[in-house]
Parts: sequence; structure tokens; C-alpha cells
Amino acid sequence: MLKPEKAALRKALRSRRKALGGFPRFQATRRLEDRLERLTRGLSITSVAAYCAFDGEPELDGWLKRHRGQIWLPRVLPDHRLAFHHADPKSACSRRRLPRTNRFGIIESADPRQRGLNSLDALLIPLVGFDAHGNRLGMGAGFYDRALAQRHGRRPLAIGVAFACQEVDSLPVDPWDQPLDYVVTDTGVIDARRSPD
Ligand SMILES: Nc1nc2c(c(=O)[nH]1)N(C=O)[C@@H](CNc1ccc(C(=O)N[C@@H](CCC(=O)O)C(=O)O)cc1)CN2
Ligand SMILES: Nc1ncnc2c1ncn2[C@@H]1O[C@H](COP(=O)(O)OP(=O)(O)OP(=O)(O)O)[C@@H](O)[C@H]1O
Repeated sequence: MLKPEKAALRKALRSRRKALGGFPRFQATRRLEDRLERLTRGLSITSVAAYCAFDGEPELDGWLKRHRGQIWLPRVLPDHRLAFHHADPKSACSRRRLPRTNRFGIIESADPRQRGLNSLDALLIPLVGFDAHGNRLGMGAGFYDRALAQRHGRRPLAIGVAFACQEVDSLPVDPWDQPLDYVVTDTGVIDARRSPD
């Protein structure tokens, strides 16, 4: 199969992600959150960078409410860097109290407390696309590739979060691409640390 360019794939997969609606989205989200809960409990993940959904990404509000541990949300900085700020799991992504949003309209935490990436147990990374080997396609600005490249020492786990319909047979891989350790979807969990490349 000819590998389509990342930009074309990104466009198609963002549309597919957005097209999931109504009850199918509700059900897929609940299933995904159940699997995520089992995985994070099983791996004893407590301090975790999550995200507030945009552009049709799976919402994590149900998982957040049940999570027993600290939540950190990405804040976009100049030079495509991310900082991780403390958030209350119960209200992290609520739009009720006029939250702080970034230039993309994504909710960020207004809490000044920050945590270095390498002190976290895991990062939950919203995906545009993924394959069975844990290769990842994101929004294309390199925020997560740059952040994951800085991992050292205890290395937080990179856990991709996506709907099953965002899986493709294979993805073009560039030298800077940072693969995932796990992918959690509504239909299963991929342990990419075990899959041969
Ligand atoms: N929920 C969530 N939070 C996240 C990310 C994400 O993918 N999802 N990010 C993951 O990186 C970072 C934000 N990165 C983003 C990168 C590109 C675009 C985006 O919409 N780009 C437009 C062009 C818009 C513009 O330049 O003004 C586009 O490509 O259509 C949005 C967010 C940090 N927070
Ligand atoms: N460690 C890094 N240092 C500097 N630039 C980087 C680094 N990692 C990635 N980049 C840049 O970021 C961009 C990432 O593009 P790519 O299409 O691979 O994004 P992506 O797979 O959607 O991932 P992301 O979710 O991180 O945006 C590329 O232009 C790349 O050169």
C-alpha cells in the first residue's frame, strides 16, 4: 500500500474522529473510559497529564471524576513547548466557570502549580491516528513529539487515547516521531511495548 502523506491522513482522520456522534460516541467514550480506568489502576498510575477534549477527541470527564490521583493539564507555551499545570479532576474540563482557554480554544488549567514531565507517571495523549505498533499521528505542530523527546530517568508512560475508528494499517514515521507505550480505545488496549516493529 502506498503511504499517503501525513497531512492528507491527518485531514481524513480528523474528519472521521469528528463524524462519530450521538449514541455511538457516547457508548464508545464510556467503553474507552472503562478501559482507561482499568489500565491506569493496573499500572498504579496516579500522577498523570490528561487533556481537555477538542475537535472531536474522546472526552475524559467520566474517567477524570473517578481518578484517584493528581491531574495535570498541558498549557501551550511559545516555541511549541508544553507545561503541565495542576487541575482538580472533578472540574478540570468543565466549561461552567469560564475556564482559561488557549489560542486553539482548548481548556487549560489556570492553576500556577506546575510539574516537570519526568515526575509524572504517564501522559494521556489525544491521537488523530495510530497503528497497531503504537506509531502516532497528532495535530502536526510537534507539541507532544517535543515533550516526549525530553523524557529521561523514570520516563512517564506515553498512553495514546483514541476511538477505534482512528486506527490505520500503518503510518509514515519520521525520525523525530515518538512512539506510544499504550493505545487505549473503545475496543481494546494495545501494549506497544511488546509489539515487534
Ligand atoms: N485536547 C488537546 N489538547 C492539546 C493538544 C491536542 O491535540 N488536544 N495538543 C497537541 O498538540 C496541544 C495543542 N496543539 C494543537 C496543535 C494544532 C492545533 C490546530 O488546530 N491547528 C490548526 C491550525 C490553527 C492555527 O494555527 O491557528 C489546524 O491544523 O487546523 C490545535 C492544537 C496541547 N493541547
Ligand atoms: N524534538 C523535536 N525538536 C524540534 N522539533 C521537533 C521535535 N519533534 C518534532 N519536531 C517538529 O514537529 C513537527 C511534528 O510534525 P509531525 O507531523 O510529525 O507531528 P505529529 O505526528 O502530528 O505529532 P504532534 O502530535 O507532536 O504534533 C515537525 O515539523 C518536526 O520537525
